[in-house]
Amino acid sequence: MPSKLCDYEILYLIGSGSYGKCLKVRRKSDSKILVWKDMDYGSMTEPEKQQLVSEVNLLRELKHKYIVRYHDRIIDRSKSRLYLIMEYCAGGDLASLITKCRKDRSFLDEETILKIFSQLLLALQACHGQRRRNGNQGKVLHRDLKPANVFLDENNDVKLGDFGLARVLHHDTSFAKTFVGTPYYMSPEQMNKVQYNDKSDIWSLGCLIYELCALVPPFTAPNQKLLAVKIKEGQFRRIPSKYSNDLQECIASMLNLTSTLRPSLEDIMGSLMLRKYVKEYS
Ligand SMILES: CN(C)CCCNS(=O)(=O)c1cccc(Nc2nc(OCC3CCCCC3)c3[nH]cnc3n2)c1
Repeated sequence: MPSKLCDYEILYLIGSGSYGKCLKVRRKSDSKILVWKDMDYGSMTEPEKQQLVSEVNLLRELKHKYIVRYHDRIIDRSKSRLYLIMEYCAGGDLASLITKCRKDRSFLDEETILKIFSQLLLALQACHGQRRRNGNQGKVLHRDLKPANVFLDENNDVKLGDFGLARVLHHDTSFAKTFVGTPYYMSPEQMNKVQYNDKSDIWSLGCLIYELCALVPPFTAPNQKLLAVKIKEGQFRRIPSKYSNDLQECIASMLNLTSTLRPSLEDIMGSLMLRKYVKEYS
């Protein structure tokens, strides 16, 4: 039985994203803490609404311990608003964790990074393994992997969130509008407007793990034009010396300018450095 907004008690606003607000709520029936994300679909064309429906249907099917769980959706047609009820992640997002580490001038332990790395690999493997049903064959790719889309739960386990929603809900395919903020993790093939593929998720994951180590992205620039130059050059500093050569080399392989030369999820999961973490967290 789909729920209604009055089934939830609003606790407070967690934050506002590119597509709407995220509120912490309590379900009245059992006091379970959840979040609702409200989004305005009023200015969408029919095809964009269809895309939104298919993205939400994909979310419903993605049930995995390291992926933010979708619980329900509420449509308020009078206000052209869609509310997604989702799992609450008490540990916040990785963007906040990186900001805190920078402020405290403290690097994360390699052990912590490898735990997050292995759990993200397992989450992405679950997505890539998920098949789209409505005719668009091909894997479910995240397409917007970044620290602000990766959350932690109360046990500091990873919860990968916000699949495709920002992309769909942005429904403006212009580069500037599609990417609110600076696209630090954009792959060379995306810069060259070549088809996004599963190895583009590997590039973004490499950028994310790099930033967990260095507390800054591998490629930075004062504007998107110069950022595109930096990304296409593909040069970046080694991660801080406290981290192993294995971790450096793994990240460097993921940031190969040629997407076909990047390792697959399975190649990375099977590496000597990660296989024991993948086994432990599977
Ligand atoms: C924008 N930043 C300053 C972040 C401010 C807020 N801090 S934070 O680090 O995300 C944070 C702090 C405490 C709890 C949670 N829990 C949480 N947050 C979600 O989304 C956050 C939302 C995403 C879009 C942009 C606005 C924020 C969830 N989505 C599904 N489950 C979720 N659980 C998050």
